[in-house]
Amino acid sequence: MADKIKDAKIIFVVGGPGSGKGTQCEKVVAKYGYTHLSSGDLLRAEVASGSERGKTLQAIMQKGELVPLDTVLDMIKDAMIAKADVSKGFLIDGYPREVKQGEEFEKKIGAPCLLLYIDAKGETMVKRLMKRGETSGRADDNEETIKKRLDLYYKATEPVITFYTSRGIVRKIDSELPVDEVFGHVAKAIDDLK
Ligand SMILES: Nc1ncnc2c1ncn2[C@@H]1O[C@H](COP(=O)(O)OP(=O)(O)O)[C@@H](O)[C@H]1O
Ligand SMILES: Nc1ncnc2c1ncn2[C@H]1C[C@H](O)[C@@H](COP(=O)(O)OP(=O)(O)O)O1
Ligand SMILES: [Mg+2]
Repeated sequence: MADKIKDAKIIFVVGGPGSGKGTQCEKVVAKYGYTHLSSGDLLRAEVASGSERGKTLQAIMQKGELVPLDTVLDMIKDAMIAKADVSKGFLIDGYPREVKQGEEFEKKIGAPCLLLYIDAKGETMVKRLMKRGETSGRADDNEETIKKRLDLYYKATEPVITFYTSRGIVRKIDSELPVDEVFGHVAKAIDDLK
């Protein structure tokens, strides 16, 4: 497994809920053809399948909590293996959400060459998520769950950024700007890899 993907770039995309991770990843896919794997999307697909496991996951996500590490890492790993032969790069969106997730990923899969830190203010994220909630149909885009997700982000996920900053692979992206301007900075960070 590690062999198969060793030539592909691995990029972690980290930021608070509603910061714009998914929005930027879509644009990276369009420009660079990388493979976008969102942990949240993988989990929501499992929920949509109606499986027993999906029901358990749904209950956790609705509360704004993190699902067990092994579950999400296995899903990402399987999805990476499925694309290993054709992918030039992987955007791992929404993972790691805590330092332990990063450590386990590196043990089982490989090391990231870049961490895109998509940064927006708390109030901006809440505003965006409330708006997204009008149409997303997501069980976690409501005021109460948004607040819990934000608290958990500051507590568990911000330490991930500190951890990788010490390795020198973090690029902080100001996500308060309009989408295309944010993407300009994202593209610059990716171009600098070459
Ligand atoms: N730079 C931006 N400016 C304004 N709105 C944005 C920006 N980036 C994302 N959004 C909007 O904010 C919401 C959350 O974005 P999304 O990409 O789903 O975030 P995440 O995946 O980080 O939760 C979406 O409705 C999106 O259209
Ligand atoms: N790496 C991970 N570890 C544990 N739970 C995760 C996870 N990624 C996603 N989840 C669960 C908990 C999250 O509150 C929920 C939605 O995740 P998401 O779609 O990445 O949210 P967002 O795009 O708003 O940041 O799924
Ligand atoms: Mg997302």
